[in-house]
Amino acid sequence: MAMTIALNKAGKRFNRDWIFRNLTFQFESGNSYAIIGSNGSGKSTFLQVISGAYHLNEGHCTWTDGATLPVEKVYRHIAYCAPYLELIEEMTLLEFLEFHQHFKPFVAGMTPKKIIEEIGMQAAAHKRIQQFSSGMKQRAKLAQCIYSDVPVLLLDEPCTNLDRQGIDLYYTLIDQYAKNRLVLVGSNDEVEYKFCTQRLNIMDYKSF
Ligand SMILES: Nc1ncnc2c1ncn2[C@@H]1O[C@H](COP(=O)(O)OP(=O)(O)OP(=O)(O)O)[C@@H](O)[C@H]1O
Repeated sequence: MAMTIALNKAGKRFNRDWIFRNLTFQFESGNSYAIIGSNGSGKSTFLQVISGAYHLNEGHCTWTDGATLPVEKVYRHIAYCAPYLELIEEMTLLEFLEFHQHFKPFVAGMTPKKIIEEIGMQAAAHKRIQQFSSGMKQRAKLAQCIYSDVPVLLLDEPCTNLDRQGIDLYYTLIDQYAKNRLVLVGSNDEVEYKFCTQRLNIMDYKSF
């Protein structure tokens, strides 16, 4: 299902500090957007607003997939990968993906086993996630997100801890599974967003 996310004069502040203000922008399925800006500018905050986790302090954010979605249902249509979202460390990789698919199914034809093969982590399938290296954890996070059968992918610093092969895997996954979806990449590293067709710089929304 195609998704449109429209922001109209959106503003977000923490206490008395505005992070962005007067931000009007429309995101559409089939496009990928880089959310850029320096450290602490508000990229993660912006993605949290788009995910429905943070409320705006002024203006509106509207999610439409044929009909307008109520904010409390938005999370079902979105998959999120971010350094501050945790994996379930007590589980093995296979257990984790099996658990995940009960509440967010994977794209058609994909099973946890097939996913583990595609991301080249067969040797770690039965290993507990707490024993993974940081790069292995990041691959697991990316897989959980990108293989989810949802129209919107939110990727915050998606190549954190990835080596060259991991970055190549990221590009392959984007190429194969992100095309018809709506993809937002929060990043200040071009390696992570070079495929994005549009840029939104949070710094452009700080004149208040
Ligand atoms: N829950 C919160 N309460 C108060 N202030 C917050 C909260 N979350 C973030 N901030 C502040 O909002 C600003 C934007 O933070 P955010 O994490 O969105 O930036 P970022 O652009 O993602 O940064 P980075 O590039 O370092 O990841 C920062 O000044 C941060 O301290």
